[in-house]
Amino acid sequence: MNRRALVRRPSPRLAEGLLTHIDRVPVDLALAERQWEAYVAALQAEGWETIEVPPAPDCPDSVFVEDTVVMYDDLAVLTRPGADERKPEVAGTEQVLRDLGYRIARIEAPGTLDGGDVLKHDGTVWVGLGGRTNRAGIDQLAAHLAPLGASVVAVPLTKALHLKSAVTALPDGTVVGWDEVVDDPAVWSSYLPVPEEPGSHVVLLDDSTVLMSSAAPRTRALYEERGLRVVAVDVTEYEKLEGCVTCLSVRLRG
Ligand SMILES: CN(C)C(=N)NCCC[C@H](N)C(=O)O
Repeated sequence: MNRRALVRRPSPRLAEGLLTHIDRVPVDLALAERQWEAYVAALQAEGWETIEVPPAPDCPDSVFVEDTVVMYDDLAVLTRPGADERKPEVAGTEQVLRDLGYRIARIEAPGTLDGGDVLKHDGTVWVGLGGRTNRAGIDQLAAHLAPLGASVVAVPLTKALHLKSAVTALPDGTVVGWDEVVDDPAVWSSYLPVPEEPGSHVVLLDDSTVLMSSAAPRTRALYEERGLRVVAVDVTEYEKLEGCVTCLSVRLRG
């Protein structure tokens, strides 16, 4: 399979990014730029072609490209981010996906939905219903994905910015989470609490390889004990902005 991922270079205004659940600490822009280059290099080293969405220098959070679109097979559902500051980010993602030939749908007002709230595994799409994503956004996503056979499940979210700030899924479908910010682990039939907050975010690179933050060595060991190969990257500057490894890319199918 052709493995491609969207990425978006950080804005020079990155340090002004939105914060909801954590206090602001200084962001080192030069270090953030090096970490972004290393993140992109890690994807490429694992066989992923990276496609850059044109930068949005006036949008501090634009590096978190995951929030601008939900991909499902050949369909790109452009989001309508819950934070007004982030709404202008979507246009650049739309242009790239149109040029690549994806079918386009969109979340419309009054719906809001951030890609970081959407966790997909094997035909089920869990969507965090919380600060950034509302019921209308979830209903619209469900309508767009129903013809593709996906079933959308709303998951109440009160303790984290996005659903994928709290949980992600391993290749076998086990949902991994940092208990302190998971509202109800019983939503998932297979749930594994992890010992470090940054350990709960994984990007699936293939059936046995995950990309994760290097700030979670005990969780890394746990994943390796389960037979996974782990690629770890430093994303400290993005973690200061409530970001994580998932937010920095969008994997494309086909
Ligand atoms: C899964 N996560 C966490 C994301 N997809 N996005 C993070 C966005 C962070 C940004 N400062 C904001 O507040 O929007």
